[in-house]
Amino acid sequence: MVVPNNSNKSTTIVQITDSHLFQEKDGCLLGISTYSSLRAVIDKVLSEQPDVHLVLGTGDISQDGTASSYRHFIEQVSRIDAPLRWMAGNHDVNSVLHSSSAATQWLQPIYDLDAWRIILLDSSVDGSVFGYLTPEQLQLLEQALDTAEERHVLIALHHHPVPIGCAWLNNLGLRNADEFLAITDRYSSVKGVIWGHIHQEFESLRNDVHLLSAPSTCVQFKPQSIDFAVDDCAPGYRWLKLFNDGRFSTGVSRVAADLFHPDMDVTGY
Ligand SMILES: Nc1ncnc2c1ncn2[C@@H]1O[C@@H]2COP(=O)(O)O[C@H]2[C@H]1O
Repeated sequence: MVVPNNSNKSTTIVQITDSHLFQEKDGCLLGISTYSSLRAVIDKVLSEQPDVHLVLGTGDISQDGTASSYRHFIEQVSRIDAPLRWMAGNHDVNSVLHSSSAATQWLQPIYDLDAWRIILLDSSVDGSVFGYLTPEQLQLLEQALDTAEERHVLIALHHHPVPIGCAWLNNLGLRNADEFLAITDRYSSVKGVIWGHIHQEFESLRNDVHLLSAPSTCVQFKPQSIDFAVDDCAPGYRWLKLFNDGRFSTGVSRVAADLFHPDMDVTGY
């Protein structure tokens, strides 16, 4: 396979994560209307990203697992003129996510975009907050990497595969991260891993692979906290510009700071 080699050509991905939507559009998480904050984030995407090639929903789409909550998500992200791929997070109900995706490609785990392959993994475990990749998911990952040919690879999943600096969240990440990283370490094609779940921006580099998370489209968690702690910074999204030569640029953008105010005294949900 010949991949396009014009190094200046790029494609844009927008990551929308942890929307925690409810059956009712006025449903709130920690005092924030999750539908309104998602809508504000999508407004922000539309004002900043003229040419989006893929929208990635990296889990916790729904807070209550209802079919309506998934419809609300689709109603909002379909305002962006780009294909969608999404995956389950710990709050999603896999059967409803699957029925909501019927007759679509939204749950397809491989998406080839010019010189890049995007691989989506399901790290959700029924009834658990932490994540785990089953042998089937690990096999899918290996096969997708083996067949990527000359493409550069971006991997997306819900749970964090490395410690992220919050003691309480470190235990709620990907339990078999060692198995995941043992595979990615064998492929120089892997340029980035992105996830949601931690409701905060995180960036680091491991063996030349960029490790990235995105803010939630609703409530934020405080970085470097030992126990559960809410942050008052605004909802947002991550954008990634993928260049044909394997480089990418990325950043986080947030809605105006005065639009949404979480209840800072809540100690969990
Ligand atoms: N006080 C808490 N301590 C530990 N975990 C919590 C607490 N409150 C909520 N959680 C769980 O931790 C999860 C982290 O992000 P989620 O959005 O998946 O949803 C959160 C809850 O399921």
